[in-house]
Amino acid sequence: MTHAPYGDHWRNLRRIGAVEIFSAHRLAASLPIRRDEVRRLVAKLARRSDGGAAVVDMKSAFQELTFDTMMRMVAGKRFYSDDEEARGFREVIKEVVARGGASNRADFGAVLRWIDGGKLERTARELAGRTDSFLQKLIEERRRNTMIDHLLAMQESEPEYYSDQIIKGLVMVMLLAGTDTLSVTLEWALANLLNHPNILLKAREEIDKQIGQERLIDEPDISNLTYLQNIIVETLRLYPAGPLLVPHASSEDCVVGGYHVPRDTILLVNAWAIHRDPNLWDDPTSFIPERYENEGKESYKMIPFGLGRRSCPGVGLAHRFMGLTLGILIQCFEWERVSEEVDMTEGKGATMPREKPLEAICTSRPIVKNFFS
Ligand code: HEM
Repeated sequence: MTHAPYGDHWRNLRRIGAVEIFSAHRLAASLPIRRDEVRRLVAKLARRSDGGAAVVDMKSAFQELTFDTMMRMVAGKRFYSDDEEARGFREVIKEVVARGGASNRADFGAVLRWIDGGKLERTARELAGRTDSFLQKLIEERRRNTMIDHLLAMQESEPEYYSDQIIKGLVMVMLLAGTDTLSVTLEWALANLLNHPNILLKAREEIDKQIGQERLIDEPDISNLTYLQNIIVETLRLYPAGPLLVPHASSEDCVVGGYHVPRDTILLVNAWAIHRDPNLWDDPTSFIPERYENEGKESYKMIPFGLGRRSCPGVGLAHRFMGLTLGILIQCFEWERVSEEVDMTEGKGATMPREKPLEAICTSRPIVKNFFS
């Protein structure tokens, strides 16, 4: 879906996505999976910090959470930690994401491709081979009631369109576009909460007031609380998981911002710079979730999910999942920094990861017990 040029095929893929994956109905149906995965994370952290505080690595915890959740949503199984093949596929995802931007010099003309000696094409073919065998297996091991099941059911009525190849493409997009984006954003959000304990307390107060400790466990959706979402929005402003969005190309000659852009030109949008532009934002580099409270207009100045018809179809799922995860982690544990300030150095690369693993001191709060009784 991400790579198809605008046209009938892309429109069909977006339509299947809208009905089969991202509709309110499907998102509500898959909520129990997300809740269960967050619950498993809480259980793991509670075990680690049993009877006191423990230092935990939240980078790998969030990576495991998002990969297992997406795997369960698409294929009905989770196997991040105990499956060799799944670990191998994680590596494939990392490489595809790293090479998926517009930074391959071989993309920029025949001469450079010649200098590159075809290495990029060989690597891409090799990656595609590894990816395909993993995805084909997922289809073969069909399970009840997963996204793959629904798509296989459609294959029976319209085999010429719902081919294995189309299904593999959609599964691939869920695992590629929907795992690192979420885990990296969760990591930045928690890193900011560690550096701003007062913001964490305010978020906890909101949950206590609006939901209450009793209802936290069974509340169908805690993700739509205003302050909690403002924390996520502010995280996406300062640390957008797609800092240059996804590379676009002009299908016709056109004019953008007064510049003539010939057909087939790669165009990158620097969301990172827009989100920190001092002409648009007061105190642009500070983490201030309150900035969205007064006017309600601030969020229109940012584009972490892109804009228009090619914008991210996973935006609803992303906000729900991150709200649910952060909300529950804030309620279930006390969080403290390991050192004086959490190092906020940004990495390089497509999803702008944090430079270092995120370590935090995590202590269970009494509510954790209710959570499992
Ligand atoms: C924090 C989370 C996420 C962020 C920041 C994000 C951001 C983006 C951005 C910037 C684009 C390109 C938009 C453009 O160039 O105009 C995009 C496209 C896309 N995203 Fe996301 N995304 C996130 C989560 C997800 C999730 C959870 C899924 C699915 C499970 C998903 C699926 C997609 C797909 C399929 C496209 C391509 C759409 C198309 O080309 O028509 N994303 N996303």
